[in-house]
Amino acid sequence: MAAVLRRGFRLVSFGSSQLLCGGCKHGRTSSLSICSTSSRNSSSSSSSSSSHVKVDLDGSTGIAVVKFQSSPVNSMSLDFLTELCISLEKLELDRSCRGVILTSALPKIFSAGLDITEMYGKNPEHYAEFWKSVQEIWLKVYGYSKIAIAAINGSSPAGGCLVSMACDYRIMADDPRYRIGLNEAQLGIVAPFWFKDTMVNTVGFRTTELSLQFGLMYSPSDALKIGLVDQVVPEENVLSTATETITKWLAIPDHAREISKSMMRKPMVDRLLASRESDIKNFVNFITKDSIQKSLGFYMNSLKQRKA
Ligand SMILES: CC/C=C\C/C=C\CCCC/C=C/C(=O)SCCNC(=O)CCNC(=O)[C@H](O)C(C)(C)COP(=O)(O)OP(=O)(O)OC[C@H]1O[C@@H](n2cnc3c(N)ncnc32)[C@H](O)[C@@H]1OP(=O)(O)O
Repeated sequence: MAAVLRRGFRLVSFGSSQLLCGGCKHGRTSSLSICSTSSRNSSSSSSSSSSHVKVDLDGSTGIAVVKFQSSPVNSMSLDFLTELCISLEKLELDRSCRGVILTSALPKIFSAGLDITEMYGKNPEHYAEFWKSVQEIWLKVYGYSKIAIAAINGSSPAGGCLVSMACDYRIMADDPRYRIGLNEAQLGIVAPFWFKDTMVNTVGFRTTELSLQFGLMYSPSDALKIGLVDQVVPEENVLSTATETITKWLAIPDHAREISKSMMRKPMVDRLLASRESDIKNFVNFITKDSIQKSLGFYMNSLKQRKA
């Protein structure tokens, strides 16, 4: 594992093309205790679980189900992002895995997005470390060499929507109470260029322009209309539909699919890789502003009051 963590992002030659191969470089193995339990049976299926993420790999199909299990709302804390990145990295290196399904083990929530408490009332060093882990999860999922399908079985604002969009295909539960979208503007914060570009590549320029400025959140049926999700199905069928879907993708020769994916996505990945430090600086400058901290504090309070 340490070897995996020490590796940086690299390009792997594949015929005449180069594929992206990410590395989770948080350097946090010592501070984060990932007490994972794992087991492997004779057909090389395996299960592992850490505090925020559970992974079940079916060795006979090559499909891994990665479940978010961070109560109460799967908010993406530094620890959550680190565990998720490590789990995905392990699966990427595991030859018996050909594709992953990302979903939630919690009812009604896919993910509440980035953990706002990681961006509020902390010091600049913490913000920088946190933002680096946000960059890493996007680099990992968007540049994933294997198939990634989002089985969105609950609401998925902001960072949750970003991770869904970074997958190859999205299936959402048809509950009209669920919402998905990049709502950052409603918090008084701004989605950075790589969030924006991921959305443009998913739903197009004009829809992104409106979505970002208003911080729009879409119901499943509206998300389907604009192409933010690819399929809407009854909640009880989300995982089975994701499994059927990934099986169709698995019928395509891996090398052809991987190279095609890389051809589409590599320019965007390279753009962030080339500007990681300045992107972190921008984030820290932005998030430490009094006005932004005030907005986030106000938003956190409004979430709590809504409940009361
Ligand atoms: C120029 C630009 C340069 C640089 C970049 C600069 C800017 C930074 C960009 C940052 C990008 C940010 C991305 C994000 O993801 S921000 C997070 C956005 N998320 C949300 O807005 C979701 C908020 N939550 C909700 O809407 C609801 O909680 C939700 C998910 C629908 C669930 O509803 P419900 O089941 O009713 O649960 P509660 O609301 O009661 O919540 C339970 C509990 O969880 C706390 N909580 C909810 N969401 C978060 C969160 N994202 N982070 C931390 N904590 C969260 C909530 O407060 C409750 O806490 P309590 O203590 O009261 O139990």
